[in-house]
Amino acid sequence: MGADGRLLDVEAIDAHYGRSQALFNVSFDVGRREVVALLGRNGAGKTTTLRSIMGLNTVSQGAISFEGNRISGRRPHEIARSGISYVPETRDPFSLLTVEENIMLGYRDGSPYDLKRILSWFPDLGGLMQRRGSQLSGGQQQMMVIGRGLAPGPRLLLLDEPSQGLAPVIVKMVGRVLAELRGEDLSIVLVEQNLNLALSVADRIVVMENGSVVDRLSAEEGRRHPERIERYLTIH
Ligand SMILES: Nc1ncnc2c1ncn2[C@@H]1O[C@H](COP(=O)(O)OP(=O)(O)OP(=O)(O)O)[C@@H](O)[C@H]1O
Repeated sequence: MGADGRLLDVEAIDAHYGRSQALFNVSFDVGRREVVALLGRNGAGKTTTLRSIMGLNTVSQGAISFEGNRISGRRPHEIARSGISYVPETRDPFSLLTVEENIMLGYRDGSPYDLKRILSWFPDLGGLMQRRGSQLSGGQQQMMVIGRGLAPGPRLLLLDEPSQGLAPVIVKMVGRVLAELRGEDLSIVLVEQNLNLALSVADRIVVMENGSVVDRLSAEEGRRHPERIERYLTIH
């Protein structure tokens, strides 16, 4: 834990793709058991921020700390082992493995999340354990990869656009699962384009544009003044 109880500290990070700069001086923090939503248009830098936390992108300036220890500069597998899971936008299911194998791939001894507990949040997957990862609907795949992210027992889950491409009724289901996870000793950084989903599960909102943080507000403030966020989103 950081000095003042913060779980994750992103401090003034820059990131580049070749010579093109994608993140400019991005700072935010996440407390224990807190859900922080990163909002902004396509290309705002949200995925790059998650990938930087996970060590999949190099941070060229600034630092990232988790539980008070610096993790920027470490390798992704070390960062995962320290207690962070990343569920990418692309979901990346292992198509040839069964649903059960996909979920349990990352299970670690001592994780509070065994298959039974994971299925308690995703009962719809219960009858599909022996299906292959490729034989699922988009919503079922999303449940499976969130389950895979939980299996190691992380204290921080990085979720990249879990609602993307899903029918509204399935988006609601994802929202319900995230709300249920609020009871766990777990923090979440949620990247979303769906403002309603973000406002319903987040404690705080960080708004990004063109690689920079342009606003920070509580979800409560966001619900009262959605226009403060909407101007930075593409409303469909
Ligand atoms: N692999 C890459 N190579 C070069 N530039 C990239 C790469 N990935 C992202 N970028 C650029 O970095 C900037 C930030 O992109 P990023 O994917 O982080 O945004 P985002 O807010 O997550 O958007 P999206 O919702 O589309 O994923 C954009 O200008 C994007 O074009």
